[in-house]
Amino acid sequence: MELNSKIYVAGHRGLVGSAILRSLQAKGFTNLVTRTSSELDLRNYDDVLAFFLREQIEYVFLAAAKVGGIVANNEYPAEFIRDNLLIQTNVIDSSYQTNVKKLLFLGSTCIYPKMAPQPLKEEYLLTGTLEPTNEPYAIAKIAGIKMCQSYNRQYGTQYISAMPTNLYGPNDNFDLEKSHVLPALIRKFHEAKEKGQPSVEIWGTGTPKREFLHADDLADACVFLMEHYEGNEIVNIGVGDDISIKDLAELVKDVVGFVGDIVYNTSKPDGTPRKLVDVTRINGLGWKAQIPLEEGIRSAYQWFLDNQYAISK
Ligand SMILES: NC(=O)C1=CN([C@@H]2O[C@H](COP(=O)(O)OP(=O)(O)OC[C@H]3O[C@@H](n4cnc5c(N)ncnc54)[C@H](OP(=O)(O)O)[C@@H]3O)[C@@H](O)[C@H]2O)C=CC1
Ligand SMILES: C[C@H]1O[C@H](OP(=O)(O)OP(=O)(O)OC[C@H]2O[C@@H](n3cnc4c(=O)[nH]c(N)nc43)[C@H](O)[C@@H]2O)[C@@H](O)[C@@H](O)C1=O
Repeated sequence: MELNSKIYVAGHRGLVGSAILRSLQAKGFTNLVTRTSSELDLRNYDDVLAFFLREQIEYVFLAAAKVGGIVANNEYPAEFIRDNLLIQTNVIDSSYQTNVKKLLFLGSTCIYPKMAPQPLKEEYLLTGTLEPTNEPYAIAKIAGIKMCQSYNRQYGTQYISAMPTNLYGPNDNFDLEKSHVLPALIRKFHEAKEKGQPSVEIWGTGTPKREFLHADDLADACVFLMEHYEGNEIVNIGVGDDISIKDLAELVKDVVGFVGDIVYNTSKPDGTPRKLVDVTRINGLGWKAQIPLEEGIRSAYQWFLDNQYAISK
């Protein structure tokens, strides 16, 4: 990418898209194109193609998607499979129709089989049954990967796919019903501290393990892959280390300064027992995560404190 290349960041107000935008701006890229979902609904093919024809975009970061935590995925499976299939199909095909030079598609580590060996290597894709709570979303993501690979094979395009682990950071979704675990814990412990509540409820048993990557690290990896990776194979992005939900809850509790108890609501799903990613491929390309978990949680909590009144979700 040249510093004046025309780059479209789809989903620029979200956790990932906003971090990619910050990263590109910090690196000196000046010709950045963005649209909110109300300005351009990426589920509408005619509007998306017209936008690409008009803008003559050179590079695409596809960070627009229907995203949510374990319960949102479980409760709205039709929306998760439909919106993601539509958004990614429209953006990938419009990129092809208008000769976009390179596109980065964002998948997720939920594409791997629920009981795959750990750490999750890229080649474990499509080797087993998926986690039921997010199977429709995962199948949409797998379709996106296969669409990129198929366009590359048949049309000679350069569409690469990154598989990030669980993410957190500025512009995360703090809605307690729809969010992922880390923003939910930040908000729950903060509100319990403010209200002087005796305990905070955590979903599930606390035994599942997850790996957490700060969105600024992910954004850096996405820009790195756009500039340095041309392969057809998917690339995991993670830190290579995980933590149980119980230990994560203790850590967030300490950072926020809540002094009460933690109680586990086992009527809520645990989901995949573990999804630690193998980061050998991206480390081998020359990229490594930089932000330690505790430091990242401290900065995410500070962002929450600075922005909580703007959070209307
Ligand atoms: N969060 C996580 O833990 C993980 C995320 N990922 C992947 O990263 C990508 C980004 O996720 P994340 O940033 O967390 O998600 P967010 O929910 O924070 O942001 C998603 C963005 O997508 C845009 N969007 C949604 N629907 C439409 C639509 N119909 N038309 C146009 N834009 C739309 C929204 O735009 P607007 O704000 O304008 O409405 C929003 O800014 C996704 O592909 C996700 O699968 C992968 C692994 C983990
Ligand atoms: C990124 C990833 O995100 C989702 O999968 P997930 O990793 O299971 O995501 P999660 O962050 O929602 O939960 C992680 C763990 O944490 C526990 N947990 C405790 N207390 C809360 C809580 O208060 N909120 C939430 N959300 N979880 C909680 C929860 O029960 C689970 O055991 C999918 O959308 C999937 O498609 C996907 O790609």
